[in-house]
Amino acid sequence: MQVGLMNECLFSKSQIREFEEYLFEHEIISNDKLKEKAAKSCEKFILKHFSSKKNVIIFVGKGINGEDGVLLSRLLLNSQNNYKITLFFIDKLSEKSYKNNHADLEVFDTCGQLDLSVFDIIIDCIFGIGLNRCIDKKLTELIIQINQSSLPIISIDMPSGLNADNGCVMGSAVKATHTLTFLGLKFGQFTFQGLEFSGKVSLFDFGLGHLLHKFCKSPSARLLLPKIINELIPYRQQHMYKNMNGHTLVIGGDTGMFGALILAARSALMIGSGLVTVLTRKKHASLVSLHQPELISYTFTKKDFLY
Ligand SMILES: NC(=O)C1=CN([C@@H]2O[C@H](COP(=O)(O)OP(=O)(O)OC[C@H]3O[C@@H](n4cnc5c(N)ncnc54)[C@H](O)[C@@H]3O)[C@@H](O)[C@H]2O)[C@@H](O)CC1
Ligand SMILES: [K+]
Repeated sequence: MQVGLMNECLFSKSQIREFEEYLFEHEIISNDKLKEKAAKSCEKFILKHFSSKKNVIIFVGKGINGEDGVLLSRLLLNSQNNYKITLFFIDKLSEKSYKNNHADLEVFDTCGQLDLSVFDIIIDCIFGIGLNRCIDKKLTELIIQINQSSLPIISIDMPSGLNADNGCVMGSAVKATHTLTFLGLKFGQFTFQGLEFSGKVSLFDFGLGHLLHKFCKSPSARLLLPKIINELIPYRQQHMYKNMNGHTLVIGGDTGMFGALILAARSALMIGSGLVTVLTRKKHASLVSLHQPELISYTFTKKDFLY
C-alpha cells in the first residue's frame, strides 16, 4: 500500500479535479496511466488483504469510477488467484459498450434476482467524486441490499452516494468497510456521515502527494492525528514546575453551565498548562476547588463588566 507523506491533509473534490488537470496538462502523468495506477493499487490491496475472497462482485457506474472497476476486474482475473468476477452495471449503455470490448467478463443479468450471499466480497465502483445529485429510488434499493449483505465492501475512491466535500449522504450511500482513495484524502470521508460510511480509508497517492500539496497550497483541512498532537505539546524538562509552564484563564460558567467551565479548565491542565485560573460567577467559585483542587478561582459580578 502506498501512503502519501501528507496523509493528514484533506482535499475537496475541486482541488483533486484541478490537480488532475494540472497533471495531464503538464504531462506529469497521462489520464490512462493514472487510471492504470489506481486499478493496480486496488488489485494489490485486495490480493494482500482479501486473497481468500475469490467470488467477487463489482458494481460499475457510468463514469470513470466505473472504469476503475472494469480495469480492476481485468487485473484480478489475470492475477492467477482464481478469482471469479461478476460485473454488475448500473447503467445499460455502459454495460453494452463494455460487453463489446470485454466479452470474456461475466456480466450480471440485471433482469435476474440478485443474490449477494453467493459472493465473498463487494467492490463498489458506482460513483466516485463525480456524484452530483441524490441517488434515485431504484439505486437506493440496490444500495440497501449491498449494505445489508454483511460482506466486506470495498469502495473505490468514495463510498458511492457520499458527498466528497461535506460527508453528507445524498439520499443513500454504500457503507464501506474499506475505502481505497486516490491522490489525496477527501474532506467528506472524515466529516459528518463520512466517518460512518467510509470504513477504513487507505490512500494511494502514486508518489504525487507532495505535488498535490504544493499545487493546492493549503488543503481543505487537516486530520488531528495523535502524532500531530504530540508535536504540539511542548516537552517538559525535569526541572520545570508550574510557574514555568504557562497560565491559562478560563472564563465562563454561567447559570447551568458550570460543567463546561470545569471540563475546559481540566482540559487546559491535561494538555500541560502550569496554572489554570477560572473566572466565574460567585455561586460557582466555591465549587471549583471541590471538582478540581488545582484550579485557582476568581469571581465576577455583572458590575465588573459595566466599565
Ligand atoms: N480523472 C482520472 O483520470 C482519474 C479518475 N479516477 C476515478 O474517477 C472518478 C471520477 O470520475 P467521474 O468524474 O467520471 O465521476 P464518477 O465516476 O463519480 O461518476 C460520474 C457520472 O455519474 C453520473 N452521476 C452523478 N451523480 C449521479 C446520481 N446521483 N445518479 C445517477 N448518476 C449520477 C454523472 O452524471 C456522471 O455521468 C474518481 O472518483 C476516481 O474513482 C481514478 O481512476 C484516477 C484517475
Ligand atoms: K465508489
